[in-house]
Amino acid sequence: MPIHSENIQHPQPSSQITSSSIPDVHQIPLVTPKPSTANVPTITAPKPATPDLSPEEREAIKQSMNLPDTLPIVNCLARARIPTTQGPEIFLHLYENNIDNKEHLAIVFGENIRSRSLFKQRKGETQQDRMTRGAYVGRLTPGRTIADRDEILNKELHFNEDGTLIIDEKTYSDPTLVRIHSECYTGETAWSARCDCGEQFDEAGRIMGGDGHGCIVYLRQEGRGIGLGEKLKAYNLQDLGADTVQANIMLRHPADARDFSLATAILLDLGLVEIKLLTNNREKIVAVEGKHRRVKVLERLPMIPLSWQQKENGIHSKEIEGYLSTKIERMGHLLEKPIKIN
Ligand SMILES: Nc1nc2c(ncn2[C@@H]2O[C@H](COP(=O)(O)OP(=O)(O)OP(=O)(O)O)[C@@H](O)[C@H]2O)c(=O)[nH]1
Repeated sequence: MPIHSENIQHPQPSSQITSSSIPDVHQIPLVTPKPSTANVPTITAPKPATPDLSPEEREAIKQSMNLPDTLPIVNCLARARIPTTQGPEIFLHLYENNIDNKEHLAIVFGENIRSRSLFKQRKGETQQDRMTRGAYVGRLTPGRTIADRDEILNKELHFNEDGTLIIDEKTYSDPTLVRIHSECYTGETAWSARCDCGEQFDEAGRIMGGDGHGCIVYLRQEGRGIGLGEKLKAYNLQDLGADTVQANIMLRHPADARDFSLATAILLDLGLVEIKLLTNNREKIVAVEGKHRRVKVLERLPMIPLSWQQKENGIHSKEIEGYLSTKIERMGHLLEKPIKIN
């Protein structure tokens, strides 16, 4: 049943905002801010995540989701090494696909995770062409001429007669850590304290950078698939008292309008068939595995908000508390609120 505006509880008035109390945008730090510790209650560490989904739960979620029978076709157009300000290097992969015109990405930690579509030999292309689009082994250095062999690192690629890359299966003997991230301009770029998207992105990168192996699939699904404009409207409805689910429904969108089949197809293209997934969202687990479970989530690792782990860290705002509560209470997220001790 649609939720109408008269059913909305108006929120407690937030701290009075006057033009003089609005911070100058130039004063906003460019990294996840360390909030003031004043008035922040002491918290105990959250309990460990609840166990993974039982086969029955998995099946029930699957039935409710109407997962597509076939996966989209994805093609990795280019890959490049990116040294990062955070330390680890990443390989950024850009994908095209046959269901939308968006540029979805895979942020890959580790040189040995290879895209089948990128590395496949193309008719008439030169070794220079292959290096230019990122289909090379090892590391590019000035003067290198062969994409398929790195003389310095002593690495070489091998191909079948039809030009497909022969993969060393040993590379994937361990399940790879994966995060499926949906675009969030406000949380990643505009320093929003309404959601924890930016923090989750940073955390996933920090963990994978430490391991030297992992993949963040970055899907262009702003606002859980409703787009930035609609998300901004949803924020206004949230300021009027709706929660994140009600606001979507009032705008005549589903609570979550995302389709994760592109993520499944990208993971398969990267050879990531057995994975450990960083998420609290049980529907995401089932959706990423897909209808025929071609990708298998062998383990789920929780994403516990940093502010719940240590009060000095993470995001502190009235809005994020409401957002996280709604995810737990209305979206069934596998996350337990910490016990507050004042
Ligand atoms: N419509 C809407 N989208 C939001 C809101 N807050 C964040 N988002 C979007 O939610 C998406 C991020 O969700 P995820 O981080 O994948 O979170 P999740 O699916 O709930 O589960 P986790 O994997 O546990 O994080 C991004 O596309 C954000 O833009 C909101 O209030 N309304």
